[in-house]
Amino acid sequence: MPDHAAPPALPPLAPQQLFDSLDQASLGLIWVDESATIRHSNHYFRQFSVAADYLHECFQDLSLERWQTLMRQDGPPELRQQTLLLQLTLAEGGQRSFELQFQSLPDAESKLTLMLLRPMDERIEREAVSALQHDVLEAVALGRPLPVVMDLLCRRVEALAPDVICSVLAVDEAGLLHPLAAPSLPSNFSAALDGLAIGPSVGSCGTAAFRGQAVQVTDIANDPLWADYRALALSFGLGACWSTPIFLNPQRVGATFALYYREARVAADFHRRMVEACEQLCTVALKHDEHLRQIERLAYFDGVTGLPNRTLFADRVRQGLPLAGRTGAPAALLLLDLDRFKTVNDTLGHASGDEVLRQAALRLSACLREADTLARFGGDEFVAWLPGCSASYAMQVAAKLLASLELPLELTGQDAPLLISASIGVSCYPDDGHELDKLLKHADIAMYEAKRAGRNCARFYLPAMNQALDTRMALESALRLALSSNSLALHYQPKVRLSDGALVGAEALLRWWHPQHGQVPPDTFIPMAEECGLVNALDAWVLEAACAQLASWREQGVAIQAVAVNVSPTRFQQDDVAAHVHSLLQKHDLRAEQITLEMTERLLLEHETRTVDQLNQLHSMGVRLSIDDFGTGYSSLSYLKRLPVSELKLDKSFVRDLETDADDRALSSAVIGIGRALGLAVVAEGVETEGQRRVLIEAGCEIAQGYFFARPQSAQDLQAWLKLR
Ligand SMILES: Nc1nc2c(ncn2[C@@H]2O[C@@H]3COP(=O)(O)O[C@H]4[C@@H](O)[C@H](n5cnc6c(=O)[nH]c(N)nc65)O[C@@H]4COP(=O)(O)O[C@H]3[C@H]2O)c(=O)[nH]1
Repeated sequence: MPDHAAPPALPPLAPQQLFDSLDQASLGLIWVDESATIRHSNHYFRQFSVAADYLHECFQDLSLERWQTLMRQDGPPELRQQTLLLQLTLAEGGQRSFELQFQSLPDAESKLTLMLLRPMDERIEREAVSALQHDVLEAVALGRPLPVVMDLLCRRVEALAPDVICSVLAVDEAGLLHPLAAPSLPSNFSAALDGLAIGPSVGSCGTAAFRGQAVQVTDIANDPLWADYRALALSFGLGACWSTPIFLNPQRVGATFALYYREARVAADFHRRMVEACEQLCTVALKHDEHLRQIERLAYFDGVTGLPNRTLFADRVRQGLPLAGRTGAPAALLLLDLDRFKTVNDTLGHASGDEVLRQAALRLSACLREADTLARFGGDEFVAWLPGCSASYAMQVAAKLLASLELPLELTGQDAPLLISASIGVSCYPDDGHELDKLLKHADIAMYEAKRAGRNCARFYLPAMNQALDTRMALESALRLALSSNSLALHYQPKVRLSDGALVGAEALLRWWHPQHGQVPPDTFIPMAEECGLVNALDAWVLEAACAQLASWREQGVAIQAVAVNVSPTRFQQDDVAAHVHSLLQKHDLRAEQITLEMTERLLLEHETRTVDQLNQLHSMGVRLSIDDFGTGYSSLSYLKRLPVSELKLDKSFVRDLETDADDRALSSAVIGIGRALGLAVVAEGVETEGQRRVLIEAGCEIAQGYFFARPQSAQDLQAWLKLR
């Protein structure tokens, strides 16, 4: 280590020398006591300033009391560590901005503070503002909550310009003001502003938000914009207020940024430049907050209805369950599925479908308490979680939910109001499960039961339902097996001409013999096949088997000229039925008129373009189209006119009491009359008695089928039946 010699001690400066050099410094120096009286000042300061004894006479931005607070050495230390930017009243007239720093003197007795003044130049100003911008943007980037960021902004502005009080008010979508940050405003004043509606003369902030323009009120005591709030502002010592609207987008003001003064005055130039910077900072912070909220909405809320989504719902239930476990309180989970929503979507379009969901969500929400959670799980499925809800109360809520959907919905762009309904499954905590997944699964089983029970109703989960579900699933896989192993069969029921009993064709009806359950009725397995997506394959199989049988009868010389087969609506939506029929006609060398496709009214009501195209194609090939169970559904005459239908089947429910029930007789005559008028054949189903046959003949019906003539039977039995005639 080099050995440095200690520098030679310098002789101390004489006090006069020291004083002269301070006097010549190009920096303002003032020595001030605790009463804000100026005790000494240097030449540099005196050449600018008005002659004055007190600080507030030179720097009029702050009152004497404020200066005294600042000068008190036992006052808040953070005040004295700051750099202030203030206006000095000049000897030559006018004002000039100075930067002030405080320096407490070690001489404890005199309690003097040395103040250093530098004329404020653009560089200082820029540095001050950019330090503020940096800190606020950093807080935004770190994801600090909006009120925290705004509080920081206000405090930093107030530190730079101690003569202002800063506030930021949020403006909600309804146009109401809510304080976000106002660290130096009395809390009673902020509280009084909370919930105030913006308007054409609602102080500075309410008016600025209303006009979408900055509003500068230089004298609250006399400005008409403050007429209604003057007393309030004056009682808190506020004299002027300059408010700037902060835009979230060109149409929407999301907040106001305001500078208050304690006296009536205009804003200093520096304040104007600071407001420009703050306006930008507020915009960034507000938009950032809005984006965060949007992201949160997307992650946790359903975009169509605004209801919580599955994730948020699961969170809430999982938070609620431990509490229920500790307190022993019950809870209920309701799974609600809109009935036939797919049809609404397909026929009215997705925009109307979304509107239905939104309106349904509003109605359902209105039935629930604040503590309940209603969520949309997607599609047409809503789920409600009702903490503290007993089984009997859950049933009341379910009834209320169903009733809320009863009034028809008015949809934009649709002339006719729409009727909707729902099916609800209910599971109860703790009896039906301790965890969400279990409760959901059981509510789903119960909901399925509600659908089976005819829809528009609610069902509770019962363990027996589980059993039924297991049986159903076993049956489903058995049906798949039956289809793949060719263990299904067709029975045929003759269609006869009523006038002479001649055979005009046969309806093919599917039969399934299950090794354990025996004969399973089609009314059970066809809806099941529809639900599990098997029905198209079943119908295709039936069509092929019926065509093959018809060809076989022709080869054997059996006098059966035509077959009718049932086709489910889904097949028209998903398969190319026309192409399938065409290939079968060619394969078996059959004529198109020999095939009748029976379909339900539901298919025609849905009138999807794809279905209508296929019906037209089939019709132009010569295939006959028949409406099954006519009269049981919507029976709209308009679709009969528009679509290429050849035949109506009068449902057996009208035929059963023909002899005794005048209403059924009238209805049957009407259907027969409609058929005649439109040139369609009418086939009566389920004729069991001679009396029914007679009434039908009298009403003008030409063709019928039913046990009176023959039951559905195997192809061989039908041949035998024919021979016996
Ligand atoms: N009470 C009474 N009933 C009579 C009489 N005559 C016939 N029936 C029954 O009435 C039903 C007529 O068939 P559907 O209306 O097309 O109604 C059918 C049809 O909608 C559906 N179905 C049957 N086979 C098929 C098929 O291959 N594909 C499709 N998609 N559905 C089918 O299952 C329904 C029920 O079929 P099945 O049980 O075979 O019941 C048949 C038949 O056995 C009678 O005099 N009195």
